[in-house]
Amino acid sequence: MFAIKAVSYTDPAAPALFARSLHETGFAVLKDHPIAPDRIGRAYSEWGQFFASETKFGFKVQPPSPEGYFPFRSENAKGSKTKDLKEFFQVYPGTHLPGSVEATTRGLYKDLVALGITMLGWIEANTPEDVRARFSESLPDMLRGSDNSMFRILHYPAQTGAPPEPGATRAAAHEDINLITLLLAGSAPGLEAQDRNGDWHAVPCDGGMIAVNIGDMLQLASGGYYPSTTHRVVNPPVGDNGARFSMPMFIHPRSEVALSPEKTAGAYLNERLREIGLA
Ligand SMILES: O=C(O)CCC(=O)C(=O)O
Ligand SMILES: [Fe+2]
Repeated sequence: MFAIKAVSYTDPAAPALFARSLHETGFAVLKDHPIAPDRIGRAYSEWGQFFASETKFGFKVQPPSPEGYFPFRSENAKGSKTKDLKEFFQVYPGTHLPGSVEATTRGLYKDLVALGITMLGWIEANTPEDVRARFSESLPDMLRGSDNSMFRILHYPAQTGAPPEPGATRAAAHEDINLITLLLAGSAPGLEAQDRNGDWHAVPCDGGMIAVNIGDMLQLASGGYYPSTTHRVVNPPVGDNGARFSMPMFIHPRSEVALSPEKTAGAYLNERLREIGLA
């Protein structure tokens, strides 16, 4: 059974239900969360205007820095031959931002880190003792003083005109590298998660919901108790000319946090970025 649970933030049973869904599927969905819908709506509209303007080219990423604007079809998932059909902007606490998005985006960044700490507390409290004993410090503590969490604003343009290159999708199948990801509901469907048999399931995530998933770092730190589930974003049906926006926050620990006796978060991240040609 692969049932991604949608839990209400206000339900006293939420922390346990949430952790169980993450253990069983690598995903859970949060409703009635404390982030103001108004701020999320503003972020979508301000970033929508940014992606529609030429200003974006002035914010182009300068490798090896991971911050700034990544043009359409600039990234492919590990092992994928085609480029994803997306453009995006990556934000860290020190990232230079366009004035038109700055206040809203910095506010949302802080909201999402705070919610991430709460979610890590829920996970910590509902993890079996033998698994928890592996953590080098409590999961919320791993974030103390961390400036490594990354907020990504994604735009998957409308697919009008010629069909995309064979095999190219909005986001090819991949796993996230970080501890957990908090994904502000996409503006359109398309996100799917893979179960252990290889079958794909739509992630339930209506407007206003936040999907949470496990990344490789928490999979490693928990000895596999929390699986970093493969996921992807499929193309819209032919004739659907809508764009899609989504905003994942990738929660990262401080670089010196030990994920396992052999590996710190910083060393692990570097290794993974080298694999995909980003370090
Ligand atoms: O756009 C989405 O819904 C998911 C994006 C994603 O998985 C990622 O950027 O890692
Ligand atoms: Fe992802």
